[in-house]
Amino acid sequence: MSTVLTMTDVDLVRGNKKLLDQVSWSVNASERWVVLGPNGAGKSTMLSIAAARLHPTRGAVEILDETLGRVDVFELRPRIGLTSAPLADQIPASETVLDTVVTAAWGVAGRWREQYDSDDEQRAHQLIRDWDLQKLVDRKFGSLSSGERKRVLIARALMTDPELLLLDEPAAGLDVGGREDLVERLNELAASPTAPAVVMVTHHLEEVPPGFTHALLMREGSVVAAGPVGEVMTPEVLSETYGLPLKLVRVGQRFAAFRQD
Ligand SMILES: Nc1ncnc2c1ncn2[C@@H]1O[C@H](COP(=O)(O)OP(=O)(O)OP(=O)(O)O)[C@@H](O)[C@H]1O
Repeated sequence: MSTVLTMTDVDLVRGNKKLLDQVSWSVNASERWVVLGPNGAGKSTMLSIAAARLHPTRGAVEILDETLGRVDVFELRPRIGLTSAPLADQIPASETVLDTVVTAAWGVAGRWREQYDSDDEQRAHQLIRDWDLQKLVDRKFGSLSSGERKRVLIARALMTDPELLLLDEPAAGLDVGGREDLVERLNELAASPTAPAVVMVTHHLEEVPPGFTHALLMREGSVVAAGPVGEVMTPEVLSETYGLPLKLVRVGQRFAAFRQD
């Protein structure tokens, strides 16, 4: 099994605050990880390092057999698909769905004078079909619903056929129907043998697709637990992670958590 991401004793310090504290974690190509933890736990910071957008203050990070700090991140980034709120904010409201997806080939947000070959156009159209966006292909990004935008952004993240896909709160702001639709699509992606390794940050256990194999739980910049979902998604670990007594409910392969009375 090949390793796509390894963090060893990673610290990230800003001012006198440790955003990440001795984080060690690794992801294999066939794994699908969910990252959970309270607000401010350091989930997005950790994902930004995994996306080669941030460098650690201390520690070692290997991404796709390259060492952060010794690799040209502009060559590495196309091999990593990323969706996040800050990236979504960079897409011009007037950009069409097709252009939002295809421009990922050049790593730009907003089509200008770049040339796209027919392989790029075909791949963008294929992803638009895969994510059920055909009817929206000429619609402007700014006119889409939250759920439609999330699907466009995931299609865009997959445009470069990445070896690692990082999703930062992909279901944030969706209603129950939109969430369930996205969970089902992510579940299908997780099951695909051709899919990249996936890491998804979320706040809600209901958003964890059943096919996700591993969980990383973080609190105050540190790892509380990391491992197969069946081993680490326990009431004890979740209670420690969120700092309150939690009851874990499992319905089939889905989860929900409630305060323990
Ligand atoms: N540049 C910075 N300088 C100082 N503190 C920062 C900086 N960037 C982030 N932080 C702090 O680091 C902590 C971790 O932030 P991060 O966004 O990684 O957490 P998170 O787990 O993703 O939170 P949330 O679930 O609320 O999105 C937070 O307390 C945040 O305020």
